[in-house]
Amino acid sequence: MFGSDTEGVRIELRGLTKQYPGQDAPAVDDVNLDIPAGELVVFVGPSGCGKTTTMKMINRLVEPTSGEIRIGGKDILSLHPDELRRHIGYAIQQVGLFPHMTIGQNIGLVPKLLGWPAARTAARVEELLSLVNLEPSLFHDRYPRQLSGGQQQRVGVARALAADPPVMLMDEPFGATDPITREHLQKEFVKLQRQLRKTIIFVTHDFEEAIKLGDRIAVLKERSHIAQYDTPANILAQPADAYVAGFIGEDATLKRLALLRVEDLPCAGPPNGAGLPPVVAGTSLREALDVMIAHGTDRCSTPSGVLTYAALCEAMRSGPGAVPQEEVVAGDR
Ligand SMILES: Nc1ncnc2c1ncn2[C@@H]1O[C@H](COP(=O)(O)OP(=O)(O)OP(=O)(O)O)[C@@H](O)[C@H]1O
Repeated sequence: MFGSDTEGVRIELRGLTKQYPGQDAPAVDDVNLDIPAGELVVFVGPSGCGKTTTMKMINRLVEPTSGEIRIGGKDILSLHPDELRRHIGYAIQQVGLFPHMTIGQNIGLVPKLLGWPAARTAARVEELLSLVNLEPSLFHDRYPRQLSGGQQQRVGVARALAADPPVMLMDEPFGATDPITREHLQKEFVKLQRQLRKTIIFVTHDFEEAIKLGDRIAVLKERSHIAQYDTPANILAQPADAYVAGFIGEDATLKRLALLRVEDLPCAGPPNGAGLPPVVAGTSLREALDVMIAHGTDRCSTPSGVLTYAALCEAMRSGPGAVPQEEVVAGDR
């Protein structure tokens, strides 16, 4: 439908506006945004700023008052909304599983509507359950009420992926889970997206979540006006204005540490060094710092050598998105 059936495609919003009937001001006002193919863009902003309205215009759950939306170069306002929605994955906080259908039936719904042969749908459902770490033999025939909140949210993500759509819209899909489950789901999702490279728009209130997941972040103000649109590292290092800086909070350096992994830094010395607290590959520098503090030491061992506190500090001075030293000095005056 969009040029590619499964791989991410570009999304363009041009002059996108929504005025709900009876409201004085538009909920979304003249939004212009380019989302590159295969990237995950997070919309972050305060409650009521128009994140959900903007997202729902892209799968036409809300009809724009004016403006254009192109997906893979195609003007989607000229398509039939039901047909369009079968080619865009959609996952929401409330999950919205059908209670009278099994997990397998819930996940297989869109492929079935698209007319996939039963055997292909069945194979896809098994594959997706494994992909989101739900053992197919245990979960396929259960009903939604027999799953925990976190498990239901995984099913929601699996269902959004079911027809392997090139575009996914995700509205706080991990919002209803406790912090530990949420962090787990975020990590799994980052891994998954590295393989799948869909074009994803992800809505959240949570700036930490935006940093963890986003290739780019759009920080939104009232009526979805874009305060800044850039990579997490650039936003953390150079917030466009006081509004964006307010979103980041005081701990920009710690947040930047969360963006880098231990394997991103040169590590000297023996790998997996005896006697030092170990961290595995994929550990963020922020987690590595946490390990050092917890063990009262200024080094830890990684699979590629010893990581030191001094190397962490150096990475923050010179790594991606580092603030030039003159600006730090100027800012301190
Ligand atoms: N169906 C509707 N009719 C009238 N006004 C609406 C409707 N839906 C949303 N609004 C208004 O539009 C504005 C934007 O709402 P929207 O839900 O898009 O914001 P949001 O940023 O997603 O908020 P939240 O983070 O709280 O979910 C709000 O002022 C809201 O009250």
